[in-house]
Amino acid sequence: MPEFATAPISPMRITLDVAAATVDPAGPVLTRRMSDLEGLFADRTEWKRAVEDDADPVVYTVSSSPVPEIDRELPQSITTIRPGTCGGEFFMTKGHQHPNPQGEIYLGLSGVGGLLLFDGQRTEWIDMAPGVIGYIPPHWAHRSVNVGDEPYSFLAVYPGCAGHDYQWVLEHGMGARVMRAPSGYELVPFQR
Ligand SMILES: O=P(O)(O)OC[C@H]1O[C@H](O)[C@H](O)[C@@H](O)[C@@H]1O
Ligand SMILES: [Fe+2]
Repeated sequence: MPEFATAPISPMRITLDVAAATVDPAGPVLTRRMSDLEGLFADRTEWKRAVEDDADPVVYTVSSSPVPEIDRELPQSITTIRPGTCGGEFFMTKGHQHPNPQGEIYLGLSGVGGLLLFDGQRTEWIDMAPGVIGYIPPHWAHRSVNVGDEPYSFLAVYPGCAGHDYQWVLEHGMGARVMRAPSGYELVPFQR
């Protein structure tokens, strides 16, 4: 047996309910409301109005399997982003860097969205739809965006040692903003 820093978990059979965007057995479920995305949408006035006058709407949920975020394990989660915009900017995740640089994959499950990647200089966009795998290399900050009019869900699989650095995105942005446009959506160069 290899030696583990912490007790390993047992092999596990996990079922995926694509329509419900849940896994069974279920682990932690996280709900992110508009107030949790402070400083991320360009239109601060509209963000504040949504928080105060629009009942602080849920922007996305993250349903994880029981596999823990620890060294050597491979956790999974389903993120579901509600449809909507804030000041014309599509609903999105906070976005993060992995402080311990590790790759990650996303698999589109339902709805249409995109994966915005930024390495501090280069910006990339991957169109996501059911059956599409978006690959996130180490050192690329990543954010998901719902560009459709129904919920957008994807499965993420990532090394448990990767971690989440949200401050990096607050400081550097993501290179672009994803705005509603006559054609659907457009990427606009990031400005504070
Ligand atoms: O962490 P956020 O940037 O809010 O993104 C939401 C979630 O998206 C995916 O499911 C990732 O694998 C999660 O680790 C992440 O927490
Ligand atoms: Fe990640």
